[in-house]
Amino acid sequence: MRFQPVARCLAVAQQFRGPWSRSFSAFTNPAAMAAMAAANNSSSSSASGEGVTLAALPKSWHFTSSLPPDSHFPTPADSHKASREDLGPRQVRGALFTWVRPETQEDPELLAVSPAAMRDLGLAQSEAETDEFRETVVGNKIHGWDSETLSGPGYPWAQCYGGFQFGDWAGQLGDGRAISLFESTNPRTGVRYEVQLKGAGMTPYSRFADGKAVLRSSIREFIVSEALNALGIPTTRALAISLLPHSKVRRKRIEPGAIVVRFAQSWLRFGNFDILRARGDRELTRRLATYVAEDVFGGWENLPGRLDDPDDPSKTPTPQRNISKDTIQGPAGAEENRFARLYREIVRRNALTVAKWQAYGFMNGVLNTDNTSLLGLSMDYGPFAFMDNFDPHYTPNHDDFLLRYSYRNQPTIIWWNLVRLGEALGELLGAAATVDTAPFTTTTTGLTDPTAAAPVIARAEKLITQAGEEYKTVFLTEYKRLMALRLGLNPATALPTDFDTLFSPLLDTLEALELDFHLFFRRLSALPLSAIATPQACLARAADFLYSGGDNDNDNDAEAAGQQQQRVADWLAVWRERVVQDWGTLEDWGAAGPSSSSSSGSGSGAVSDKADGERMAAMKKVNPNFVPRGWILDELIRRVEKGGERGVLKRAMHMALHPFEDNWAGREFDGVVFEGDKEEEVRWTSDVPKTERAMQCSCSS
Ligand SMILES: Nc1ncnc2c1ncn2[C@@H]1O[C@H](COP(=O)(O)OP(=O)(O)OP(=O)(O)O)[C@@H](O)[C@H]1O
Repeated sequence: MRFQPVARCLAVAQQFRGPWSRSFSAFTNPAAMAAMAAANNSSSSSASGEGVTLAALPKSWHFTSSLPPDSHFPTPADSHKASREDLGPRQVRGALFTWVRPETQEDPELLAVSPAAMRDLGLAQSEAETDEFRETVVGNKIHGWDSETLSGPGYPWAQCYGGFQFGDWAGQLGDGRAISLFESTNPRTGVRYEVQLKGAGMTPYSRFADGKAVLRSSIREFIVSEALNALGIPTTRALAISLLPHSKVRRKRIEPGAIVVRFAQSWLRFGNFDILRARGDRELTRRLATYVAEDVFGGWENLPGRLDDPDDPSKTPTPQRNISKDTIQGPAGAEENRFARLYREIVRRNALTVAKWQAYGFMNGVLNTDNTSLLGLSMDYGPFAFMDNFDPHYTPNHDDFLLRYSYRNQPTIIWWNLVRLGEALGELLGAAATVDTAPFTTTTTGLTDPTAAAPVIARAEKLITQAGEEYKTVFLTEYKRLMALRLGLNPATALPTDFDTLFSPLLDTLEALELDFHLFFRRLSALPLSAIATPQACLARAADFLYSGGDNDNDNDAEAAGQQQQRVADWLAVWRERVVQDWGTLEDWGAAGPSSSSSSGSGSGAVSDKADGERMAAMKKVNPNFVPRGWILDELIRRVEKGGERGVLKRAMHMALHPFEDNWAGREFDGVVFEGDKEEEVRWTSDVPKTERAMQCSCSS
């Protein structure tokens, strides 16, 4: 039996060309804004104690001890003894991974570490100075393995996965240049991560390539992984970047090689299931799904129970959890078993993440199923970008002629990928209460009788379609919440009209006037309501949002420039009224009360200067001052690669880890004064130079 519930589910995807294709938009009362900001900043700024040494960090190998290895090398010792040729590209079946060792690297240079990553892993900051760290982060030191006795509790591995690339099935892919070293558990938080090298040599999954990564793409991945995390967007992380001085990598030109050490709670992707489905490997599909539920998500009972009304997910904003493993919920024809709950958890997580991308103007650039995480993490940093001028059709991927992975398409494409995942899990979803009986547990062919298969297919289709509604609702709810926060409004008191009267007009204006997405929100965060109390004042301040120095496209057309300014002014007036509705209800009016001359505005309402100060502070905590845009990353790469600079990488990482600050140089962070470079940070947070906007890159890395 082959699952093809595509047509109906794609219909859900088509409907999915909704208003966020432009995108959209409270402050909370200050407490809720502060909570949001705290969540955003938790990992980068929280004090976390001293940390331990690399040797003392608790290590494990759950993945490799739970799932089957490539039978070509049944044990790590078999792989360890093999020649490098034997470790080269081939098809790997019936396995989730291959034991494989990283290549030995000579004279590696540790360029930079992420202090936030050190902290989140549980490592002492001083550990980065040790030889053990330097050798580990390039794969020269293998933990858990004794190469004298050829034994140990663990050994490095590369995963087997496949994927749909640009909509077409691409066959076996796998970790062609990524090698996982071990899982480590932060002794303080108890969070377990899988630590992995990227660019450390060939594996059986390298296909036609070399197993290497160039410095250019490694710098991009190193910075953006940590930047997204600091913005509160789920992502794989980056610990360290090392230059390989003897590695010359052939791409369009010869480039220096590098290794990034990265980590994630799981590196499993949709592609891990795609390959099993393509090969009809039912047993492994079930085993992997069980591993994901029990190990990655921490148990079946952590998954979401059935919604009160799956056709209207908004009625159940927070689904019940603690549903026991064997419970079946729902009416005949739409019964949800544990695998349906697993699928829905993956759907919900991905909906949340793509909502954050849309609200923060981030584009992955290559959302193939091998780049879509089961945990809902942003992953695989190739031609990604943050939006400069707001343009929903923009894709950072130079090779994406059809704009498949453009900004506006991201929510639809993630749903498209989720439908592929639903197909891979289709039999397990559709089997409902019979999932633990034959033939689902006993045959390798599955249901061969079309009459018996029909209700299973129909149920899977129904559940996937319902999950589509849940995806839309979770996505929209999160997107609106974030946009409300970014505009200084209270998501809890959001008006049904906000979308049409505030969010959409803003995005239309940004698009029509080719205004910078990030700078708009940051500058709005610093705009006192008292400065836009009248239409004339709105008009005057509207200029703050246009490019300075005659850098707009209509440079020479004074009339057009005036109309643009008026359009921004009109929106500011609407926004002001809406902010007053939320913040004006604060009881904090100061001694003089709401009619005080120190309060801003006139007419329909006012906000005290104190409350407005709180509004601005809260907005700054959700609207970054620094995002690593394409042109900044290009400058960084040029200066590190050609100019031999090192400090610039550390400074950029510092700004990426503290994106909401007004300034950085000379200020104390975590008890240490950050030297910084004032000129650089002003430049990196000002207007993007006209010729550097909306850059694109190719997939070659
Ligand atoms: N230089 C290379 N050597 C070997 N395999 C490669 C190389 N570049 C890409 N691949 C493989 O091609 C596939 C698609 O590449 P893609 O650029 O999406 O991934 P990646 O950046 O290498 O890895 P990841 O998704 O783990 O960040 C993956 O299976 C990847 O391992």
